[in-house]
Amino acid sequence: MADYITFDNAQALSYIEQLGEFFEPNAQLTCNEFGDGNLNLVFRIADQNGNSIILKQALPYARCVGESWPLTLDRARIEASVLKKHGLVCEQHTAKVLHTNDDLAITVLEDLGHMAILRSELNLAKTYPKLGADVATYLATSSFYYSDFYLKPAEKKALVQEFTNPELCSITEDLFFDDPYRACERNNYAPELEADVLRLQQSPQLLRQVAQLKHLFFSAPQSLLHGDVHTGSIFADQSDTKLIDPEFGFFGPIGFDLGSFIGNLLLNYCAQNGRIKETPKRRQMQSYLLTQIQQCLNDFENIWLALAAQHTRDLSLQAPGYAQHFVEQIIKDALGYAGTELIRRTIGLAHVVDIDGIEDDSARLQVQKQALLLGEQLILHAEECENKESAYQLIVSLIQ
Ligand SMILES: Nc1ncnc2c1ncn2[C@@H]1O[C@H](COP(=O)(O)OP(=O)(O)O)[C@@H](O)[C@H]1O
Ligand SMILES: CSC[C@H]1O[C@H](OP(=O)(O)O)[C@H](O)[C@@H]1O
Repeated sequence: MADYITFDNAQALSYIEQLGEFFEPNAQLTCNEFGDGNLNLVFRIADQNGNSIILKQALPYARCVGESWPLTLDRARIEASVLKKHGLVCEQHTAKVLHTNDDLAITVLEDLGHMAILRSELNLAKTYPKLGADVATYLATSSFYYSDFYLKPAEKKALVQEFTNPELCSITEDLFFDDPYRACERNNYAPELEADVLRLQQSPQLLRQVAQLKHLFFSAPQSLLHGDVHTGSIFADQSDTKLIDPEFGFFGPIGFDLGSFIGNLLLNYCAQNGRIKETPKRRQMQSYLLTQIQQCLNDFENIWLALAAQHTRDLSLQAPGYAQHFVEQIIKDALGYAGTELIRRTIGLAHVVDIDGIEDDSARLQVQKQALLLGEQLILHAEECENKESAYQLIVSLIQ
């Protein structure tokens, strides 16, 4: 892309001024880069009256590693396009795109700074009552309307092409399904976890189930996924929930997004064992997390089935009982993917502060062991769950 340059604060500010779209002509603007994600730059441009917007720019490499890990700028186009597509069917829970420039790999977004990033909040034991229901609405609605149940076959095939995202998918394929299950330089864990890691790496049953999950990820363009539904990609307040950052979006297995979300709530559940010392307070937080998982599973299925009953356009897919069967398989897949998220966030390249932020070494190690065991058991037993109730019961039985 010939015109690409990486912005600094002054260049981001000047770009927004030249657009002349977002602020009063004589506004006194300030700009500050404050991104804390693994991949991109995030600038806030604000005026003297407290109005502000977000300018996100992709770097030609992964921010967390540096220039030694080159990465396509096309991820900015994918991210903005997924937000727009998901916004069309679920405006309430999707961050709004205000402007894009593919050559500069720029997306201008509404500033959600009045809300809070969910991961940080959960780590402070703050709770959001609508979380499970809202994420279920987002996942069920976006995945239904971009599935074969709703899209015309030619429309769907064109979208699959538009959202082909090989470089970012390759990161997921490596980090979720390969690295943790073999000796790999990118893995990152304490020597005290070696025996736990070897147990995973030497379990033929586990490796077979992980192979199945990876194969599905490769080969099941069921719907347009967000692709990275972790708790750092969710803004929340007491009345609403918004999803950001779908640069890993592509047409893939619907259970991957649902499983990533559940996996992140379970990572936080495990982390609370090392974070909150007082038992009643810890139990309260953990019970909140389980309630949100249950709500999310219930609402996801109910919303999906209601949409399918009313809006399925493909004649064959209207066959009695087929939508139910499809959603039950999504939930099984989700449990498996939740397990892979627990494992890769514990011993792979990209950890979560929920666990890494536990100061006491021995408490952190115990939490990591629990997360690995929980992930392993979820992957091994996911296929046994006949429905959402047994899926939830499996989680409860493994965690308590
Ligand atoms: N629309 C937004 N409004 C307010 N802050 C945002 C917005 N988008 C991103 N951010 C901030 O920037 C951080 C990194 O954004 P993210 O999209 O996760 O970047 P990356 O793609 O590098 O992971 C978020 O944790 C959040 O603090
Ligand atoms: C080298 S990418 C690692 C990891 O980072 C992404 O998350 P985010 O950009 O939101 O911080 C994604 O989960 C990748 O797996």
